[in-house]
Amino acid sequence: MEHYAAPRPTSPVDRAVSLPGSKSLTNRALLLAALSDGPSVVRRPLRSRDTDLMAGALTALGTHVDVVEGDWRVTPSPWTSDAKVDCGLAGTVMRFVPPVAGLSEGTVAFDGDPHMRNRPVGPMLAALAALGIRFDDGGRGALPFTVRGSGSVPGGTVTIDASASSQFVSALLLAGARFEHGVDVRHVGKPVPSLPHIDMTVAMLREHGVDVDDSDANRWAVAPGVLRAVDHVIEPDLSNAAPFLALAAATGGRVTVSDWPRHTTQPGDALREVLALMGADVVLDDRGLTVTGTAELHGIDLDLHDIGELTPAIAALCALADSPSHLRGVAHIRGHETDRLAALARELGGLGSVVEEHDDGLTIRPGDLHGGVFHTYADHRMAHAGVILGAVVEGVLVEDIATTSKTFPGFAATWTGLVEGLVGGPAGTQQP
Ligand SMILES: O=C(O)C1=C[C@@H](OP(=O)(O)O)[C@@H](O)[C@H](O)C1
Ligand SMILES: C=C(OP(=O)(O)O)C(=O)O
Repeated sequence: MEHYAAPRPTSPVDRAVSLPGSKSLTNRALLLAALSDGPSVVRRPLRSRDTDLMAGALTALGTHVDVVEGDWRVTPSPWTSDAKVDCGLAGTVMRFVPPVAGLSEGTVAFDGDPHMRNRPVGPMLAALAALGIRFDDGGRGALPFTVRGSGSVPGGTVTIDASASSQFVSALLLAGARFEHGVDVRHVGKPVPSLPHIDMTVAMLREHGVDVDDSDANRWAVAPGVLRAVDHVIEPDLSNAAPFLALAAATGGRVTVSDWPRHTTQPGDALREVLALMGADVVLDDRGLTVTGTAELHGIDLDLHDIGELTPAIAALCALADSPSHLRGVAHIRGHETDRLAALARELGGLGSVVEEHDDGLTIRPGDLHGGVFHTYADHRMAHAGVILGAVVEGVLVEDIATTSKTFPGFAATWTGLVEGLVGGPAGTQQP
């Protein structure tokens, strides 16, 4: 496989870009549309590997999912036949679809990419059993497994340790209104990561008219009921904005990400704070979010527990900073597309950064950075880390840049175009 020679700007980047839709919003919107009481449209969806896998899973179950002028039209239909679901490497498919498969009258077989068999799902499967869903996982608590749907799910109260992934909780809540007794989820264990993603789930359920009580910490109760069909307009993916904004911060350029929402449940919104802390100038206005790199890029001491998926891009910036950084609270990202703490320690270290790996984070000290191959472990966000470093350090070769298609098809073309000043308009202008 040919490596991607990460481009370096020859003059300060000064561009505005329009980014594809959010993976997390698109996959929730698709699933909720399939559970709703009539047809609806998911507008400006992300079309990428993860979202195509979700559309494929719902289609396999029996839902009609059609592309109409670039949008997804979803027409709910009864789920009566046996189905196979390919989860690929999409956590949202492996966690969100099994609870709803219990509503099917068929048997639904789940598998995915080789690494997907290592990603955590056992606690959620145990919760499904407690809610009355039958499945067969050969006692592994991991893929491959088969859900034996019976057309209805009793539901009720369930206790789960969701410290490995917030997606366990989101999955149970998304399906819960369709269970006979709804669902009352109580978390017991170390803190649940990525809480903004659970807030996103709760907010979207409410848009469908579902009654959700999240007034107590570590407890979420969804009342049984009908999901009203509503159209969703998908916001740009703010987590995928990370490398583009980091480019400005790291190279002293200026990048505007258009259509940045004023209010959002996406955890990527925290980039505004993180980049400002590191020394960049950050402005949110009607044109979008504009980040301007200054002459300084400082290390940070930050708990990333709520925003774990941003760790690779932030770690890459830390490797370019002028002082040490301590990134904490992200033990759970060892269960992401790859063990991200191990992968970052190895790859940043391989380019000369001084990195210490801890159980739940990384200490990153300024080092004498040099070029080399940056391995990506089938992880889109490792590729983002690689191109950020390559924008500053001569001779960085990013392995398997195509892995970015998990959430951003055409990433390399957009990145090259931006670095070379060929895509989008000047920073601070509104993009279509
Ligand atoms: O619900 C979601 O859409 C997501 C939740 C988070 O998962 P974890 O809680 O497993 O980190 C996040 O990292 C992932 O990219 C998307
Ligand atoms: C953790 C991630 O993905 P997934 O939805 O597969 O868990 C991610 O995109 O950073």
